[in-house]
Amino acid sequence: MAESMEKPPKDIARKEEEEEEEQSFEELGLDPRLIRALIKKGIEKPTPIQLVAIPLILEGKDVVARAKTGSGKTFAYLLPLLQKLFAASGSKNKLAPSAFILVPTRELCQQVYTEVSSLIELCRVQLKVVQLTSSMPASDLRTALAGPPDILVSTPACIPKCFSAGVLQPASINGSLEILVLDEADLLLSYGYEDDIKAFTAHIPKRCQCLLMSATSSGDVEKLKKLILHNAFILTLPEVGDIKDEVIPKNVQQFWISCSGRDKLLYILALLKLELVQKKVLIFTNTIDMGYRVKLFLEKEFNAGLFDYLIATDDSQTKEKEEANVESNAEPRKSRKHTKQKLDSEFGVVRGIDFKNVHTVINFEMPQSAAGYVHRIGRTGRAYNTGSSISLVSSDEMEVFEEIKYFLGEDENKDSNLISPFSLLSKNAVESLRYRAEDVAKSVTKVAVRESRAQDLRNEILNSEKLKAHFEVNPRDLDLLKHDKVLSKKPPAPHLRDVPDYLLDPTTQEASKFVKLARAAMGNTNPARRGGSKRKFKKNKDPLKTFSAESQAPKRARNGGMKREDKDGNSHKHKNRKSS
Ligand SMILES: Nc1ncnc2c1ncn2[C@@H]1O[C@H](COP(=O)(O)OP(=O)(O)OP(=O)(O)O)[C@@H](O)[C@H]1O
Repeated sequence: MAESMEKPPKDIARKEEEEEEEQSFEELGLDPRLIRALIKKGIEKPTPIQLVAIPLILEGKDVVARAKTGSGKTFAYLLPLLQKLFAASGSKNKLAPSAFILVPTRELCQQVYTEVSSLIELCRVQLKVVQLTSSMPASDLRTALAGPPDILVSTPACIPKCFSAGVLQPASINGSLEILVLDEADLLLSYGYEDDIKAFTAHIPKRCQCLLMSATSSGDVEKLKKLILHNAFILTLPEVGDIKDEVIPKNVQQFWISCSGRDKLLYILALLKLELVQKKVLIFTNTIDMGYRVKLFLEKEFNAGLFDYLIATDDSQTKEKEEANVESNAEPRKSRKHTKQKLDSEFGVVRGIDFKNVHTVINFEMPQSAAGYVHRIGRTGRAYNTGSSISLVSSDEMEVFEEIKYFLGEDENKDSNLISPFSLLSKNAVESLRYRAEDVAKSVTKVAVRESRAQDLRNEILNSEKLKAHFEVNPRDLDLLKHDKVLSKKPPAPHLRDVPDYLLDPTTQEASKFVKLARAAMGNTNPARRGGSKRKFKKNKDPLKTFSAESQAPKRARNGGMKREDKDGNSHKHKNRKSS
């Protein structure tokens, strides 16, 4: 493999940009059926990770691919995987699936399954894919695996469960498995799947091609590499010069606001009500209860049901926090880094999930780790879209904020703030809303939160397909649920709907106008616009960069560049894909 470490990063970045312009899926050797399917999905050109990973995977190499969130890692492995199975279809005397795709959560399982199914359908090939979750009863697992299917998408916990239920034999895996993918590999061990993975690694045949995809590098990825891979190509992209990796896509602008924990509702109200952020907005809290609190609070100010604001919790944070607190007496910084979550079941709504059209991510509460931050922020700026993030940081959260900045490489690059202070929101603007925010916040009591959670649960039960049969046999249960107390769905009080002009300071009005103008200029007014636009991010068109109420946010030093490590872990700037 001819590689160069000599070229200055700028030249390499330019060359890669040129290569990117030139290269197409055809040139990567992709099957025309897959290319047609991609075109139907509005996807025309490979992303950088696809550019390097697809040919290597088609050649049969083991690959560890680390690339930013939203960089297109799913197609980077799915396309060559399917192509290989197209070629293999016909050899049908298998007793187990030819490909396993293992992911950390049920939600991701569903997302990958949907993506594979749609590609298979668009390509009109005879391949069967199934998804399994460890909550499925043995009879469902048996039915799903009958055949057997060609591709299995599941969480790692399912494999030992299938062994013990006798629906999958270790020897069959040994005889059939051709490709194993560990997607979101940086999360698999921290989600508590180590034993599950170990339970079947002994049965992975030597010929099996193994692929590890991850957004961040960590000790866990190294551990998995040792456990599963023999002779892998390590693809890491992109890097910023020789300093820390740039893990957040450069089309995402990161900001932060310092505020006390009790003022957070006020700040979120100010950001949304004064329209200083572009929609759609994904708001992260650390616990489900806090998620409900924010939801109930915002419902009093905005019409519910428009789905411009989505509140999510990466749930694992709750446990992580509890464990970190227990350990924090001894050695706070270290303990947080080494905190592991052993989860009871597969959950975690956001990591790896491809939310469409999220422009702004708000950390209402800070995540407990840098990896958590990267995954949250990665829900915006996906593929070629632009995005921004705002973290509300209280004094208690400064330590983890510093850790995050360190992880992102900020203190090694002193003159550039990777996370800039958010300067569009002036103190005056915040204070003008304090009275109404505190008034509304008072009405969001613990009881209201509990009732709202219970109501959602009731709705879930009422809509559950699985419980339909139960309700048919027990109609009284259904009646009880239906007649249980329904929360009032009062629309927001009229006096809360708009912010009167006298409450708005001129700076904020100006800032809000800029955000709206920028949204229009960037063609972001249509929420239905899907990912995949090849429009490049224009820094000077982003209001968060070009307009400042207080001070101009410092510019970020940016650099592209792609790095490849050889199997011994030496890193090289990627120069020419074809030379590998
Ligand atoms: N070549 C491409 N051109 C345009 N859009 C693409 C391309 N490849 C993938 N996408 C789209 O980009 C989005 C992000 O892709 P994907 O979910 O694979 O990212 P990821 O790298 O796995 O992110 P994460 O680490 O957060 O899971 C998806 O909506 C996908 O359809």
